[in-house]
Amino acid sequence: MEIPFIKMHGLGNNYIYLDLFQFDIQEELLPKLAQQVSNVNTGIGSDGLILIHPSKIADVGMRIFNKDGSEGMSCGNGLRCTAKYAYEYGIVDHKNFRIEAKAGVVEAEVSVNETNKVGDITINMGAPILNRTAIPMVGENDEIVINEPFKVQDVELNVTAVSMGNPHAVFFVERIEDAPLYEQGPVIEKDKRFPEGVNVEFVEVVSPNELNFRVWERGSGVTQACGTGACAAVVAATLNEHVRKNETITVHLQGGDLKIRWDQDGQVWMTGGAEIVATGSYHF
Ligand SMILES: N[C@@H](CCC[C@H](N)C(=O)O)C(=O)O
Repeated sequence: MEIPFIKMHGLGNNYIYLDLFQFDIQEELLPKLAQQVSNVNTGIGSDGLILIHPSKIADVGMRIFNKDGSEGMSCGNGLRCTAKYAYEYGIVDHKNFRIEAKAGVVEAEVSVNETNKVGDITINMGAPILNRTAIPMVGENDEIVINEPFKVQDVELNVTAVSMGNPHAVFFVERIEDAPLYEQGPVIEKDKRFPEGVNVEFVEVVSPNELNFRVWERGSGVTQACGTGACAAVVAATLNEHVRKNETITVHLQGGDLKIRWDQDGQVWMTGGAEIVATGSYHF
C-alpha cells in the first residue's frame, strides 16, 4: 500500500502527517503504522503519526499517535503544524479557525506573509485541568497537586501535575543541564501514580518571564519540544509563584522558543512556528 505523507515539525517535534481530506485509512492499521513510520532505521523517522481529517464540529480535525502506537489526546506542536497545513493547502480559507483534537476543540489564528505563507501560529489551548483525579493521578484527595513530594528510585523530587487535555508531571530543577531526563523520564512516565502514564517535564526558572524546558514524552521518549508540555510548565510555574498569570512567558525548548500566556480568564495561549519538511509516499 502506498500512503501519501507530509513531514512537519514544530520546534523539532516532528511527525508524519496524513491528509485524510484526500484519502482514508483503516482504523486498525494506525498504531502499527505510527510505530513503523517513526522508526528512523526502517521507516521515515519521527516522533509519531498525526492525522489531519474532516471534522463535524470544527473546520479541521487532528489525531495524534505516539511513536509506540498509543493515541494521545492532544499535541500542541501538532496543532500548529495542522493549522499551517490547513491554511496553506486550502482546507480553510480564513486566518481564524477551529481544530478538533480528542481533548476538545481549540481556536487557531495564523499570521500570513505577503506570499501567503504562514508564520507564527497562536492557539488558544483552553483551560488547564488541575484536580488530581482528572489528571489522572492517584492520591488521597482531589486537590491541585502543587510541588508535592514524589520519590522515584530513592530520589526525592517534587511534582506539580497539570492536564492540558493530556497529563503532565512538572519538576523544577536548579539547572536544566542537570535534569535527570534519561534516568527518571522513562520511570516517571510509567509510574503507577499516573494510571494513564504521563509526559515528564523538567523546568528551570530563568527569570519571571523565562523558563528552560526539557521533556520526556509519554509514548515517544525525549523529543525536542512539546507544546502541551510548555503550556503545562507555565501553569505549574504560575501555581508555584515563579511566574505571574497574564504575563507572556518565553519557554526555551531544545528545538526553539514558544511564547505562552495563562490569561486572567484561565485560558492558555501558545504562539510559535511550524515547518513543512517533506512530502512523499510511504510503502506500507
Ligand atoms: N508532542 C506533543 C504531545 C504529544 C502527545 C503526548 N506524548 C501524550 O501522549 O500525551 C505536544 O507538542 O504537545
